[in-house]
Amino acid sequence: MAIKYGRPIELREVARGTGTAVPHALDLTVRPRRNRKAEWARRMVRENVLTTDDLIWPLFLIDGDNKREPVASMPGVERLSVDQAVREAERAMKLTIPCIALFPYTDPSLRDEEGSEATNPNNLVCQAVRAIKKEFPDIGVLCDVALDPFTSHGHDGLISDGKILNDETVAVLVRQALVQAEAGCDIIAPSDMMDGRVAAIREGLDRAGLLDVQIMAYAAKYASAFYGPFRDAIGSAKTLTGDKRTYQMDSANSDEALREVELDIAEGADMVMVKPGLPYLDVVRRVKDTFAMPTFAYQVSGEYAMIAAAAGNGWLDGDRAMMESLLAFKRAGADGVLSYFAPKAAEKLRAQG
Ligand SMILES: NCC(=O)CCC(=O)O
Ligand SMILES: [Mg+2]
Repeated sequence: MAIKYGRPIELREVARGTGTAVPHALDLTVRPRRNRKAEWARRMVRENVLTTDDLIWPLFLIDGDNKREPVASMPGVERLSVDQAVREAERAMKLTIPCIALFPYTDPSLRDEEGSEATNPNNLVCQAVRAIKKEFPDIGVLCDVALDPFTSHGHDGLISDGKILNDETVAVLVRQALVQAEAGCDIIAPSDMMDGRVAAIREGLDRAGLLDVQIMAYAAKYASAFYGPFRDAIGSAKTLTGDKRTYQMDSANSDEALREVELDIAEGADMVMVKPGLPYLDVVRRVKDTFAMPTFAYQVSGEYAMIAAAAGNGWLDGDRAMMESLLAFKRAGADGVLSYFAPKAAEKLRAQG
């Protein structure tokens, strides 16, 4: 008997008889709403869940002591001095958020053409890694590898005659990764989009005996308008000259994302990332289905700002929009999400039990 939509086709033609208990009842065998009739029923058929294990919390660092500075374009997000970052690491631990990510606001006096502060073993990021790991060795710490927080021109790489130099930049990125890993960072996350950097960093780490340091590659990172508030937060918005389209991806492409991801996996990436998040969920799904690798998405600053600003204006329910947006990443196949909402979402999950 052929089955279509849960009812044998032969029976579809058979009248259900007269005198149903409910007047004007439609002749429907299948009623999808039955599974949504109550909270317990909805819970029972739910396909995806968000847990605190899915969250990576990005923190912004600033020089100083006992300092917390609001980021104007990211309501609720602050730049933190190292001691305060340690307190937030403690909060992450208590909320069972597995991993935090660190991004520095570099003092303008320390920025130069080459981004040399990136390879200073005592830079703000390395200080924070050491301080956090000393107090909380059991929380994962992820460090970004790229030169943009450190260069006077705001680009992720070295420039000559207006061009971003690939291979010369990669050599500097390896040194940046090494100072971070030597400070105790668990996951090195190259976000620069230079070709060949994952292989070079892996080789550098291995040669230094840092065999267990993981690499989460920002494998498919798009040249996006949604990074605006992040550039405010790290202080590169004003200094950035031109745009990043010669190294970050064109938002029109998704086959290209698969080629980028494939290369990074071949070069030794342990985990891959798609960035931004919500506008690129199709890419997350393709990457997960194609490679079956641990796949992460970055819900970037502009995505955070849109929800936070609309909520601040009373235009939408901020908490619900936050949870819905985070769950969307799970539905798309992501294993986890980097999100500025991480602590708030974790608190909400905890309150829900
Ligand atoms: N490399 C990290 C980022 O560029 C973050 C972008 C954002 O949150 O907008
Ligand atoms: Mg690449």
